[in-house]
Amino acid sequence: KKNNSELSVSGGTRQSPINIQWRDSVYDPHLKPLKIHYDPTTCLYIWNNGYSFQVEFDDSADKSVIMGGPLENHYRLKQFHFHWGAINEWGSEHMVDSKVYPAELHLVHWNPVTSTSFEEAIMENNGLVVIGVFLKLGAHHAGLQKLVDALPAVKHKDTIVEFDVFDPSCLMPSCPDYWTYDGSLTTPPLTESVTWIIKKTPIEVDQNQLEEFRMLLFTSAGEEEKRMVDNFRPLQPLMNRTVRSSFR
Ligand SMILES: NS(=O)(=O)/N=C1/NCCO1
Ligand SMILES: [Zn+2]
Repeated sequence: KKNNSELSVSGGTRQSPINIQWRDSVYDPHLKPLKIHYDPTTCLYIWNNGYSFQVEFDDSADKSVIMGGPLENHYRLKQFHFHWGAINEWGSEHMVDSKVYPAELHLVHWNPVTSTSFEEAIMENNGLVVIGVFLKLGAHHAGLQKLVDALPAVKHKDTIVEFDVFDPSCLMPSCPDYWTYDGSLTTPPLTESVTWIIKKTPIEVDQNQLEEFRMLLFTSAGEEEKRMVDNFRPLQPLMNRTVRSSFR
């Protein structure tokens, strides 16, 4: 167990996001298929936290969980959010062979076996698992549209709207392939407590859906409006890490 100073950022050795060099990733035959069981009724609300919009889940029981993959036990879904750009040429946090996507979905999970809360798990070595899914410009995404339709209600920072019965597995690509590596949160407190699972195949969303993300604001009601765009962290050095792949 590391205390906060050991998990601190300055002098970090396992920061995120990174550029995933496909040819440097190492196929690991011991990686299992990722198992995802989300209960749509654990969805609570959407809110604008001033950096992204976030969908929060009831994590008081093992109802929406992931297991398998590189994981030794199950992890509970706490929230999901996105990162995106002002234009389609950039927006994702991770890259694949320096290819950047217009947006990236993060599903944040915590380890209820080694921690008693999400807040505690943030400080635990490998207390968190974040699944990253790339978004690319393409066909309309019907599952995402339910989320997009709620965004006008959370236009300003610190606004919230009830959002019940949503199954985030509809945002998962059907392809099971992923990369995995040890990293950090990409937003404060940037702690090095994350096992990243990055899906190889992007999901497709259409231009209107991306533009709805870009109509959100970083700013609170009454303040001078600043559009919520480019809410991604710059690439961090790989240092002494190997990215493993679940596929040949
Ligand atoms: N972008 S990220 O690494 O998921 N950041 C966070 N911060 C709190 C939970 O997830
Ligand atoms: Zn994120």
